[in-house]
Amino acid sequence: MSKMYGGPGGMGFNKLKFDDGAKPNITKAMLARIASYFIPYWKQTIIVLLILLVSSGLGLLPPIFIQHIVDDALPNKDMGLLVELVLISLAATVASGLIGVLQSYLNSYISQNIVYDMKNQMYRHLQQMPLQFYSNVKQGEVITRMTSDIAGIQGVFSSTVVNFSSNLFILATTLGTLFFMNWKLAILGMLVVPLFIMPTRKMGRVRWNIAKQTQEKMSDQNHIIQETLSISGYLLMKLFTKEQKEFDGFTTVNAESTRLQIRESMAGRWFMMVLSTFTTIGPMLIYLYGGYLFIQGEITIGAIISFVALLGRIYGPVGQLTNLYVDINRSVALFERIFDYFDMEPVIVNKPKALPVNISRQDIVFEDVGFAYHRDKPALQHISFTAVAGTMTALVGPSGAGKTTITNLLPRLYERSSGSIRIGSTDIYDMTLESLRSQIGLVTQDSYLFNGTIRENLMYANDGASEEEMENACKAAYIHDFIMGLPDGYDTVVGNRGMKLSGGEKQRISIARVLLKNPAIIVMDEATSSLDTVSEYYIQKAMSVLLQDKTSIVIAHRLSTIMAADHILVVQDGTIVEEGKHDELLELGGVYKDLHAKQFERKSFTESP
Ligand SMILES: Nc1ncnc2c1ncn2[C@@H]1O[C@H](COP(=O)(O)OP(=O)(O)OP(=O)(O)O)[C@@H](O)[C@H]1O
Repeated sequence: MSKMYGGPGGMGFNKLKFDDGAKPNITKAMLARIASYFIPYWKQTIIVLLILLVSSGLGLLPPIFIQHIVDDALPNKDMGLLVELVLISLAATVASGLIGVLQSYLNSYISQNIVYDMKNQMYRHLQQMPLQFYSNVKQGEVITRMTSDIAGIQGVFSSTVVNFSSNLFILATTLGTLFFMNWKLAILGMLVVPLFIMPTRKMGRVRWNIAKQTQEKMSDQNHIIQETLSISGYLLMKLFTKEQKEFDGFTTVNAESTRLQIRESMAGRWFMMVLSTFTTIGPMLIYLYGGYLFIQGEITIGAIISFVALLGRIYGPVGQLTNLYVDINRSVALFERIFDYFDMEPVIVNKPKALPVNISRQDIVFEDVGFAYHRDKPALQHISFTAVAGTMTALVGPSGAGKTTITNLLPRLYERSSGSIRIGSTDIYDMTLESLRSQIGLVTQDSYLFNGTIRENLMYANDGASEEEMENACKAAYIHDFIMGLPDGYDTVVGNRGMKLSGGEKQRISIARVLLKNPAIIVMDEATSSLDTVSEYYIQKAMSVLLQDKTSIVIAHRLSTIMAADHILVVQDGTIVEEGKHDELLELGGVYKDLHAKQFERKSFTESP
């Protein structure tokens, strides 16, 4: 039942049940799992159930007293009894209203706390998901799951659970009373009940289908919003002038979901109309047969009136209970969609006996490592090399060769399929993920800065760092003077993804951030974008400080970096085809020489001043 999102030998992404339109599969295990969320609130749940039971009992009093009013108080002109009966009925109504307030509070307490628990569980779970999950999942789907699906759960308790119990209690107590009063009339009143059930089931099915389609359209809408109204999507849309096309797409989905919502509410209206017609048939039958029994002298007028009033308490709950089929399906479907997410195993986890390890000044050894994103298409094969402690190892090779993939295996963003990766003598699988990742600094090409101040972005690496340490890191990354030149200095807000800064500035800030983290190992993907010579000069200087005395693996795009490397690995088609120093590799006259001729001798890749 669990879904794998990766692991040795492949990274299959299973499509979620959400999209396949299947009706939820209501099993005992599923119900038990849903019930487990209510367990922490069992005390409140019992109080709610007790309140519902008492309310249903209190609700019986006014219709029962009608009989005494009509049969005893009125014919005997007994004003005292009349007032007494009316007051008791009134008191019962007020009491039931008052405990109803307590019940509403408890409803919302239980529902909101279950939502709170599930949201936390979901967030924690999504944090554990591997990178592959986020490359595969539709944009917007995670947000839909976190917000509308989990928020929908709050309605489950107040509508489904409370509705079900309260209708059941009302039905049971009222039916008992009716049969106790007169079983013949009770059976007659029940004759119309099957008439409710048929249309209710039919409408239930129709509404369920519409609800499902609405949910899908809402998810599509979220997807479009996420795709086109995020920074990168927005730029893509603007630069390819696709505003109208995107708008048309959005309008279509929007129109579709609006139409569905109208259909859903209208389906309910027709349904109510049909039901209300049937509810008038029952009392007619009672008047007819009850009238006959009265003429025969078998029952009183009060009994007939009381009976009709009680019958009114039957039809509502019967209708709602049959309709509950839709609610239950919808609720279980919500839980199912959420459980689908919970069941995806976070495949990259600590091994049971993993230990925190200090990895300073140790060699990194890849031995016959293989990896595949897709089971039948290996991305890496037989990767073996040693990155010697305190030295820089450069990875070079054509685009798509597998360089990024190699670097992603080290901090276990992806899991190797075969072979071993060791730091010193310890396999990275035997280290805790926390100790491994806390000692690796990753500088990616597209340095991600979140929308906050420069200070917040820097301190993210080490919130215990002092102001002085932060400034020293920025000085070492040659970005301090630039930051001080900004009107708000370190308190400057960088904008979404650091949009308000240039590529070179962003990369230097992210180098400062890694310096502040001060890890033993640096993994760097050098930016390919051509920077102006001054910017590039400063980045080179920042890099040399960053990599000093560190064990580093750098995906190198600049000749100056390659020349500075202690060891160069040439990657092609997922394997290492050559390795050595720059001069040795040139002399070899193979792939590296070609690459060098094509890539590094171009003017834009010349060394910085
Ligand atoms: N998340 C992914 N899912 C499936 N395939 C992937 C994924 N990431 C990369 N690949 C594929 O794996 C191969 C190696 O990609 P990788 O990014 O490691 O190459 P690279 O050498 O770093 O290229 P570049 O220099 O262009 O960044 C490519 O064929 C790529 O299409």
